[in-house]
Amino acid sequence: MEPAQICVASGSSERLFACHAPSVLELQRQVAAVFEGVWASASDIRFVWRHKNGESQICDDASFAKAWQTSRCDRGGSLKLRICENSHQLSSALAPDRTCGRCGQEFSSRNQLMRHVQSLGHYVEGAPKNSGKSEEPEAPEKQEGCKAWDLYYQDLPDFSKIRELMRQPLPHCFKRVPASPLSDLALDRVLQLEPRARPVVGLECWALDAEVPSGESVWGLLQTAQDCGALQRQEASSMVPVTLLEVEPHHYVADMCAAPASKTLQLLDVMSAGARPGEVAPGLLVANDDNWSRCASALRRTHQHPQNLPLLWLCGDAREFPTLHDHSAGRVRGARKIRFDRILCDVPCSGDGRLRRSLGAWAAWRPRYMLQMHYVQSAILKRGLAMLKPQGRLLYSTCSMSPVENEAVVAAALEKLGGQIRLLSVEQWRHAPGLTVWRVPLPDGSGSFGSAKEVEAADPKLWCTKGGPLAPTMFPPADQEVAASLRRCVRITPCGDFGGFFCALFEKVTPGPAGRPAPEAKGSEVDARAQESKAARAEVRDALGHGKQARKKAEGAEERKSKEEEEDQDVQRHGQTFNPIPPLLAAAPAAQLEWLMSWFGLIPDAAEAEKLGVRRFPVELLRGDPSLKDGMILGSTPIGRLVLKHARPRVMAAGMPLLADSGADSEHPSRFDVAQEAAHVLAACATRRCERVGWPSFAAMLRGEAVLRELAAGPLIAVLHPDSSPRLVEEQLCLAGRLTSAGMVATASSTHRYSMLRLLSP
Ligand SMILES: C[S@@+](CC[C@H](N)C(=O)[O-])C[C@H]1O[C@@H](n2cnc3c(N)ncnc32)[C@H](O)[C@@H]1O
Repeated sequence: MEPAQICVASGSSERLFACHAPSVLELQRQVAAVFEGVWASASDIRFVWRHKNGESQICDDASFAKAWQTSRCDRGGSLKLRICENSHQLSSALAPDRTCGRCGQEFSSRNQLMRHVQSLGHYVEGAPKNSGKSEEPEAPEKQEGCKAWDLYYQDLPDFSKIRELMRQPLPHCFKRVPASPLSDLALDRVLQLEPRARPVVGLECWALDAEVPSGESVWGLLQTAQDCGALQRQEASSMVPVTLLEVEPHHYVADMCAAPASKTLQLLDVMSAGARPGEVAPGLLVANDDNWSRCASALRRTHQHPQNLPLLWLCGDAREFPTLHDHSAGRVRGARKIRFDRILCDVPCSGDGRLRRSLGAWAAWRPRYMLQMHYVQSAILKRGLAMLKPQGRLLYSTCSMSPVENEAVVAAALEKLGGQIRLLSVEQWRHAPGLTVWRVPLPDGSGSFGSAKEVEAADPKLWCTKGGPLAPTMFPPADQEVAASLRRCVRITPCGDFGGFFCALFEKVTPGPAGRPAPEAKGSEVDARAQESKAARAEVRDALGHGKQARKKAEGAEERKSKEEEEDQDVQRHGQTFNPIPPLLAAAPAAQLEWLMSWFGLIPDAAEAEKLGVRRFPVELLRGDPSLKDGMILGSTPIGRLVLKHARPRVMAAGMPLLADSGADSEHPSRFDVAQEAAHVLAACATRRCERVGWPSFAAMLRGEAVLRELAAGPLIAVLHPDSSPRLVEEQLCLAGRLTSAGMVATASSTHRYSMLRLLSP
């Protein structure tokens, strides 16, 4: 038998190992040999397997065997495992004492401890994340990185104050997910349990000091609320960019570097403000990241959002963000490039604004990281500005304090694009204005330069064009006007509830090289028409030109026009499309669609649905699920209009998945389960298979027990009777389930079920 390929990921690197059997010991030995010297002993290495329902498990032989079987390793399938980041804590936490080394909270399993440590960042200070070695670490301020950091930032205004503030632990912030029916309840419970949680001024979030002692832990409750999508943890400064963008529900928005999706979720909150379950969202949100595994975990977070209809997830390099096209009629003619109303450019950075969160990272800081980042940041910003609509806004942000990654990148864009873009002044969040003067260090920190001229005089080989590390765009701009406008940038200093952060808000002034005035009206439809008529005007203008070439062009245009008119007539007569352009998302699979409509009695006609007291099911918005064979998603109107004019981008997911893989080995459409995240939408539209249950039955299903019912076997949705809910919840609570021979069981993941149970239980 061929050995199975086991992909083991550690940090951002991945390696393949060949295994004949699912033996943890065997894999530990192989991995220890490759990463020689990282672990004190091979048995300290813990592998984590992420099940497709989103749950992570530490691999013992039994769960490794299950992962092996699920991934069909015996039949040539491959399996991906990750090395647990807190191996150290897990191996030192003895069986009866699974206690977090930071906050002291106790857990009943290693899996729970692992999730707790990873989600709160409660790594034990001094222990390398992957290492079992317990050498005493040097005090942070004595380490090389800190000295280099001090040297580089010593010219910052208020440097000594900032340095002092940086040593104070950053509070944890959390916010409600307004679209979740459990968000108010979760927030009330957290505030009751921990009255020291305080609202953060200017943001709709609460802060809790990192060192709040454990007890009946608020951290556990926060994790529970996050597991069922009711609350989200996010740093306060990281919430600022979305508030500055002023997104509206009808906007076309791009989030160019989106994983792990904290700001994407915030964008979804704004874009779905006030929407009811199943209501058609008018906007489009394209989230992208180039790291596949970060995308995959970000997706699990966004799938939980109850109003994710406008979301399209791409995986690719933001420097080459694909040009998307849209066309309702499905023909090449008239397909127009999508330009965005709002773009979030939250670029990768050296991240020294987050040192308050983990002081240990200070020692790892090197000037060369920020120099390397400058290039990729500039390229991503350039692509973002090119995709912006006239009058559209782009927010550039980093969690770094380095001017090379911040003001220098902004200045380079302003210098390059001249009058086409401008920086908007943001007063609201400005702890300090943008810098206009700074120095650029050498990668090893051995020296620094204040201007390009100084580099030229010292050693021209330092320029990147000659293979060196520096670029002229890293220095303060020579143009005085550009330099003055840099003061409009927002520098958030690491103090109070905030980590260090930088934001610059751009607005596109002119539509591009052609320099025609921008359309006044709001909304994508209007812009689409304006662009189409612009193209038509250009064609007429060309055709009216003189000479042989112009005549030829005019004749060609005439011919094309009459052909298109013929096509239009044929389309009307036979319903046939000529010169078709493929949709980005395939049509919903016919068999699944037919089954879903009849199984749940969904009604596409508004009047009929109203008569029966249910919501109309927007069948026209269904598409094939790009991440599940034969699955279906419900997307916003613009998602359904996306067409492929050039290359196919790597689509990871779109809209709200309606179906989930049940693992059944069958071809029948009913083999699917209803996706838990779509249960509330189907429940609002269903005339069948929607079972109202009281709290005892609902709680039993949440515990994983079966509840007897006389129904045909297959998927269903259990809806908690509002009068029977033990806690006050405004919206209806739904649970995806299935009737089996044992009775009605919930099909939602156990993490989701237990977190709901914990929140709702009296
Ligand atoms: C600062 S993080 C983004 C955080 C995210 N906006 C949030 O709020 O959760 C930067 C992200 O950029 C991604 N990235 C790095 N280089 C990239 C590139 N060339 N194209 C797209 N994404 C990139 C990284 O994988 C990382 O997830």
